[in-house]
Amino acid sequence: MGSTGQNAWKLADHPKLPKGKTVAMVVLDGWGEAKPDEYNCIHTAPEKWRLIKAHGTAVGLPSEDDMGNSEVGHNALGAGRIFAQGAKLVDLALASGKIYDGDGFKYIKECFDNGTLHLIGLLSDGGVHSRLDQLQLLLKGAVDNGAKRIRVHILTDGRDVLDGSSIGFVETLEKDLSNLREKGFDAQIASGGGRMYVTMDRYENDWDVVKRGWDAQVLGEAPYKFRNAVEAVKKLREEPKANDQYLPPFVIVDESGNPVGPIKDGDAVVTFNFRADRMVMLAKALEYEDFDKFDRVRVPKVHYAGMLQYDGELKLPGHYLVSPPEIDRTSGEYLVHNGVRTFACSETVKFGHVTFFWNGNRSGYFNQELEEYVEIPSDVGITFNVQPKMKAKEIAEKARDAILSGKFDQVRVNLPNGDMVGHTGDIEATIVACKVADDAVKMIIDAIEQVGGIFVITADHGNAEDMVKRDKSGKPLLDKNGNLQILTSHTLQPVPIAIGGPGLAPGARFRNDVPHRWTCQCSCNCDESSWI
Ligand SMILES: O=C(O)[C@@H](CO)OP(=O)(O)O
Ligand SMILES: [Mn+2]
Ligand SMILES: [Mn+2]
Repeated sequence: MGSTGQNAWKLADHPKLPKGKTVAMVVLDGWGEAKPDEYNCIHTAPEKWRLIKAHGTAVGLPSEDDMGNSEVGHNALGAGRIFAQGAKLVDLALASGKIYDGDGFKYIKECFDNGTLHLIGLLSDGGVHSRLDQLQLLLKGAVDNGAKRIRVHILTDGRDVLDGSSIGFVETLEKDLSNLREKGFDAQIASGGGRMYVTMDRYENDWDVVKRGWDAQVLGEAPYKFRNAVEAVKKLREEPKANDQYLPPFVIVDESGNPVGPIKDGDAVVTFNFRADRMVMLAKALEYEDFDKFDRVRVPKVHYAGMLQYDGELKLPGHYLVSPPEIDRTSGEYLVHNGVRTFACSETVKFGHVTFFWNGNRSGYFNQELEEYVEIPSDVGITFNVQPKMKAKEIAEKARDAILSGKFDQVRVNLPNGDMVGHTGDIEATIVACKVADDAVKMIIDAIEQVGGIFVITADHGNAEDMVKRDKSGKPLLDKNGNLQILTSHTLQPVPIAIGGPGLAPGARFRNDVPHRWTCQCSCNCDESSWI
């Protein structure tokens, strides 16, 4: 990448990589590398590739215990640089107390005297979209700064953490809120639902998900009513036997059966997820005057702030507690400045990964004459273990056609299968998902062969390569009933990266003089003169 300053967009010729060759850039979502046992759905992959880290500080996350995720993975791939990510920035702002001096907090504070503060977000310690400890600090900071009435609208996880763990998270939150009540604050959980069924849709795949949340959070209406949230989660897991990700929406009601926390005029609302993709739709519903995605019935006049600003291009939401990472000078922007033509494609559930995240959490094109973004509609209303093939073939066909058309220099896709099916925890289906992704890669490599191009195949983080929770020695763990503890989350594993194709200069290899976190972990016999 060039330096900053005037004319800095001009890209120099690469000393080893020939110019004018079509490059296919493939991101295998949720595709890591781990010991090949029967819980590793990927180990049948045809070859071993170079490994790179895709979690922790290597991708801008606070600690080495943080698994990778799509946002940070694609941000890093698209920008070619590592930024302190939302999770870290929120940690710093909370630790220093600066969050309470910012414009965003001042804005919501204006409602504290006469209104309720509503906190909406994912309740877990997964660290991908949000973190419980950050919510706890925010609750404390809010009451210290004058909030008197607080309602928390929870979204249960089971995707970044073990299924069933939501009961413990709700118990912890209930305890905190009851401590606040003892101190004279009016603080309660008001509504809830599973993240994949309530509120946290993304890329406008299914607005019904956001509507279910709106009805519960804003209107105080839901098919299930409970007196407390621990009971709600326990009961709904038994009947209708929903898992944490898919709990139906519920509201908490008082002794007369009235919802305890609908959002009203004069209230303040904070969405406490730091990650963008699954909060943008709710932010639009809360913020846009013209809105036709569903009937909001009642649009309360509130002061709304996001934990972060989720979309830098749409400036959404307008108010936020912490400034997002400034992911600038991304590869996509460089490419258009240099007349390089790009084609980007995935299906809806990952479409924003190769566009929005890739471009530094910025929606839209840099230059529509040089870029074409194609979204293949995802299946709606199913869990992907039912349809593990997803749209991998369709994505690969679009990539193939784009490569063969000769109209593009870079063709970049995300193949979602390993990740989206891996999150369901269904091992059989995840094996199918990996095979399908493998076939899609083959189709793309074949097209690259035909045009004499170059391919780069990698992943944003691990998921499907390990589907079971393990003890320290690596042994799969059983729960108290003797059942395997299935891992629905991402992993801390490294991911493969492969580069090849007839367009690559003969003997070109990965360089190994870059900082350790980006070097391979295998013992390759690198020949310095052919590093790329
Ligand atoms: O589905 C999601 O939101 C996350 C997991 O929380 O997965 P990914 O980072 O792969 O998009
Ligand atoms: Mn991902
Ligand atoms: Mn994922």
